Amino acid sequence: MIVELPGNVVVRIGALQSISIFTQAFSESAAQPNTAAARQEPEMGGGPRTFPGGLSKWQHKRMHEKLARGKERGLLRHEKQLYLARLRSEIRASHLPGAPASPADHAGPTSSRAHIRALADRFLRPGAEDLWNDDDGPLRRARLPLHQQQQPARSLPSGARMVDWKQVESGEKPKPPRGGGDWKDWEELDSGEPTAGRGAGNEPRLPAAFNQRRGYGTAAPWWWQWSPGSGMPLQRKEASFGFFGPKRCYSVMPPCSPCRESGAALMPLVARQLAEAGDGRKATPLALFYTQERLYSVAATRRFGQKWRPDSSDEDEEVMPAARGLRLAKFVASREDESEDDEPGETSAIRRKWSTAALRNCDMKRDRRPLKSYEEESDDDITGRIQELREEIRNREVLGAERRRYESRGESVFTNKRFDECGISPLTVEALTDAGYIQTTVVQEAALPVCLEGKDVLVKAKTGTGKSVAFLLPAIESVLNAMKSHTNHRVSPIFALILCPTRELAVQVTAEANVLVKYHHGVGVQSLIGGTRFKLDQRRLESDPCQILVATPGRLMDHIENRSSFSVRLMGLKLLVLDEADHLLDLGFRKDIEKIADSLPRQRQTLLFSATVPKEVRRVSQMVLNKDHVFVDTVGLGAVETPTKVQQQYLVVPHELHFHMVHRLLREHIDQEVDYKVIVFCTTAMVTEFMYIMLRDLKLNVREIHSRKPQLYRTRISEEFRDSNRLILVTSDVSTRGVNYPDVTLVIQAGVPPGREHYIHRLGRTGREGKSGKGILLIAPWEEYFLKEIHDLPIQKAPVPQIDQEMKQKVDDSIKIVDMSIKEAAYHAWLGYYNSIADISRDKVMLADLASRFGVSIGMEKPPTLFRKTALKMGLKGVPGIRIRK
Ligand SMILES: Nc1ncnc2c1ncn2[C@@H]1O[C@H](COP(=O)(O)OP(=O)(O)OP(=O)(O)O)[C@@H](O)[C@H]1O
Repeated sequence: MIVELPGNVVVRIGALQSISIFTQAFSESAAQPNTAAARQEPEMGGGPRTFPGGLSKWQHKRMHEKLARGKERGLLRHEKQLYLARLRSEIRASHLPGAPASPADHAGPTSSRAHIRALADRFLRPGAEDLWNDDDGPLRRARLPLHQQQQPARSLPSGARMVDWKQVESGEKPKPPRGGGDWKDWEELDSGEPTAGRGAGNEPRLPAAFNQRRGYGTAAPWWWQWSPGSGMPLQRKEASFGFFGPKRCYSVMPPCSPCRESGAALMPLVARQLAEAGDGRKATPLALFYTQERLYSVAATRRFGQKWRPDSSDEDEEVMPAARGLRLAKFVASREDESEDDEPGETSAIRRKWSTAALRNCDMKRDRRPLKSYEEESDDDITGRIQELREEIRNREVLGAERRRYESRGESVFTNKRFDECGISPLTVEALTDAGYIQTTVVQEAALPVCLEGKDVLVKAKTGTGKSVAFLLPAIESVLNAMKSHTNHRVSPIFALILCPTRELAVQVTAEANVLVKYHHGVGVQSLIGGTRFKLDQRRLESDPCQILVATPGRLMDHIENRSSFSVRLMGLKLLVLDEADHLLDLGFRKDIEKIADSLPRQRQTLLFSATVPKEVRRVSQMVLNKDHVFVDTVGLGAVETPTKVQQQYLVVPHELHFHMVHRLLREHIDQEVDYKVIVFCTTAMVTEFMYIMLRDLKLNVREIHSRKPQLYRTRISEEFRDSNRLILVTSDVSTRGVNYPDVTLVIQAGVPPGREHYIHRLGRTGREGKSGKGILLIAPWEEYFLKEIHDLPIQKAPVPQIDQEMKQKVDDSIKIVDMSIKEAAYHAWLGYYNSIADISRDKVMLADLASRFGVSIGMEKPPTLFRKTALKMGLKGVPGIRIRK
């Protein structure tokens, strides 16, 4: 259901409810007991090994997460119902002739209108746009009249219509819908269902994100694509980035007023040069409109409130007078111009308004010149026009050549922009050059200008595209700026804090930061990670310079809680970065992040980076980002989130044969790739250990990293794997995110990952920096449910390779040599892991049966016993096939 609020703010009510509900649900879930176990970082291996009832750390954590999720869902449902009921009664009351304003009108802060307003105030701003979309992406094919299908950027999901909120507010009976129609039509607002063909061409239709190529409409509110204050429309921004190639798109949502500047700053080099070099009037539109297919979301925050004023609609025209004179490249926009001409009166005016907003006035036609007879045209005129045309054609050619050149490079992650053009310190540029970084990557080009402006930014970019440098450069700049004004401190404050979810990632980021600050004398980078001696950390922090701190949340919390002098140093913080932000804001870490954020100054810049940004994380990101934050999305809504040069396959093989199949796949790959470098992801640490011992016995060159290994060992193996090839790394979730192992040729995921994000991040260990790679997901037939979660990724079913008898026997022999205690631990871990996956744990009998089969596959004739309490906690007590320890 779509409703217009004051100032033409249109919202999808379904989504609105979810948001309001979420806020409550979130505060509820935040009230969950914060046990020591809940604070554990699952990958880090710190903390107690077992929990009440004999549960492992993982099982305990999952149990709590599951409970919290259930509660969150319940609250959401409840609030949704309540909210719907309020809204319905309000709309009904406004329809009745002479009906008094609904009692809710006069109620206090809990009135439904106050509720709507409060929510809108909070959520109708940039960065919150996908909160309106329950499905976070393509919703349904928009049923549009034919002539509207020609105008993707301005179409509205069918059936959406506007409610005159002022009338609803005043209790008046609203006027009948524009273009005729009946009050019955209004009733349909309530149904939320689109009505095909209704009011075709007569009613104002809101521009919805409609992608003609993909053939679906997203029911995102129109303002999502439009920066009301600045008049910076979606397509303008889209076009400026769109220059980089048809597959690449970012959505950038800057705060509005400086939009023009930032738009220019964000414009890729070539586009800028084109615009600057010649007549901007011609060059810019060419650069801007060469691609129509892509979609960028541009929304503004600070001035969003102005959209509440019914009279604010003219703003866009005022803000962008310069753009009015721009002539839209005919070859792109002609259809839109034509159809506008066909529309009568008011509707046409409104349509033009949307289109103007959407196109940043670039679609404003120039006044048609009265036709002159041939004789009337002077020679000068003709010469001038010919020159104009020539110039236009030349520009078009330049652009075409640029585009072809760009396309021919394929999906390159690098752009034409160099670091020395980014406005960063020359000493940093020198360090970058030493490291071989000359040109920026896509994410660096898109994120740097906004980050350097000091804004809060959420950045989404594919794995392996250089996000670390994209946040390290602003961190260094902010430290340099801060150091200028803090010269008299005995111990320098920590100016930049970078949080990473895993120790490996923190170590890697620290190393990278050290490379970049090597010419900045006096700037120190240090790391705080679990698994090292607390006292040593402390001494190091006090003795060595540390303006940039890279930390994992658990260890950082320890320091904040135990060292007041450390907290004091953090009070000078200027910049906070959350790398792998979606994971850090996930339930497992959220409490720590909240506490950390509480102990940092409010006046700071916050940057969030990740390759995946699920809707849930988008919501909670607002707890660390300020209202005016910018969302830079270099992946794009509906675009494939995995690197295009990575070939993805899945194999469905009975679980009993998984270990044999991994061995078979590895052998095959080693035969094909001389310089192979493979990562095998297993479901749990203990299964990883089992796999490692088995593969080692099969004489493969293999290493292991998982949370049960000491930190020194993990770091050593990680470094060894980074620097070598012809090596296989068997690992668990500790290596899923962020870790940069160059030139990985194959990633095997044995067993379903915990979720879609995990799949994408694991796969992202190969195909980095735009290189090619291969990913294989190995699942059992009963794990095929997971394919639904990744159905939009280019993954294909592969034929199952044959395993000959001799090879099978070899693997069976190696399985036999693994110690029984490891097998038992692997069985328990396996059971805990799958019990935490809702799709599987629903049927406990089946789960117990599958676990027994897994036990057989690792050489256990009968499943090991469970503690009674553990079985009880896992809901497995009395389930056939589960043996309880006497
Ligand atoms: N401008 C650049 N020029 C050349 N190489 C670069 C550039 N930026 C980053 N790299 C290299 O690209 C690789 C991947 O970078 P990085 O690890 O930052 O990717 P990421 O996007 O953070 O990946 P993930 O999502 O997996 O964390 C690294 O080896 C890094 O050194």
